Amino acid sequence: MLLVDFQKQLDHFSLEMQFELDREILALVGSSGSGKTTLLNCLAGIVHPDVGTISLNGQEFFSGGQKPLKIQKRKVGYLFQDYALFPHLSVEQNILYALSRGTDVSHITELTKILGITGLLGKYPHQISGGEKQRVALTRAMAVQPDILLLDEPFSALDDANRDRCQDELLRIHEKWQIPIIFVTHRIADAEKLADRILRIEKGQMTEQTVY
Ligand SMILES: Nc1ncnc2c1ncn2[C@@H]1O[C@H](COP(=O)(O)OP(=O)(O)OP(=O)(O)O)[C@@H](O)[C@H]1O
Repeated sequence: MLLVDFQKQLDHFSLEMQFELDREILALVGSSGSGKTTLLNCLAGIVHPDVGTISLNGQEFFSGGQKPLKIQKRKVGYLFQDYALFPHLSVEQNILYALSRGTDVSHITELTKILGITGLLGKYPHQISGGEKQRVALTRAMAVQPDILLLDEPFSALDDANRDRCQDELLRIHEKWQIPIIFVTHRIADAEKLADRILRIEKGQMTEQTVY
């Protein structure tokens, strides 16, 4: 269970978040600059709230005056908006990057099969397409066997066929791993297809929308 209750002052408004999330898929929608990425960054530990609490499955990520839990100690899978693959590393090296030596990688073999990227492992980011990069970035985010998955605009660079495929894969991963997933999207159709819940953020204020 993810528990979020915090405030963070941004340039033009205060981001005020309060929600709980079980093993569901939550879509974040809202105008550009409304605070969606900042929320994900606070959960991942890249930036910190001013006040409040964030905890996942009883582990405190952030709590008022105490030192925030380090990024490396949070079991968070994060797919950045631009995928952020390292250009000088192969697909396989990108996927294994965050794992310590000696980690059992059998789940990665399975993930590469599910996401159809087994044939790309020896290639470099500049040799693969946008859709393939997206699937590699998703595999990398999942490689750490996270307790929560954060996806910032994961489908924005994909054509219709690839978007459908990746979305179906995400649903399969969710069914199998049963972890909370939060994804940012500008497409309400994506939110309605994938999400159990939809949060709209505007100028730092959130409202929950009904999912039909
Ligand atoms: N660490 C920070 N401190 C102060 N202000 C910030 C910080 N990070 C982002 N901002 C500002 O907060 C606002 C929200 O930015 P954010 O990237 O979270 O929006 P977003 O909803 O993800 O936008 P987009 O859909 O365009 O990606 C922006 O005005 C940004 O300039």
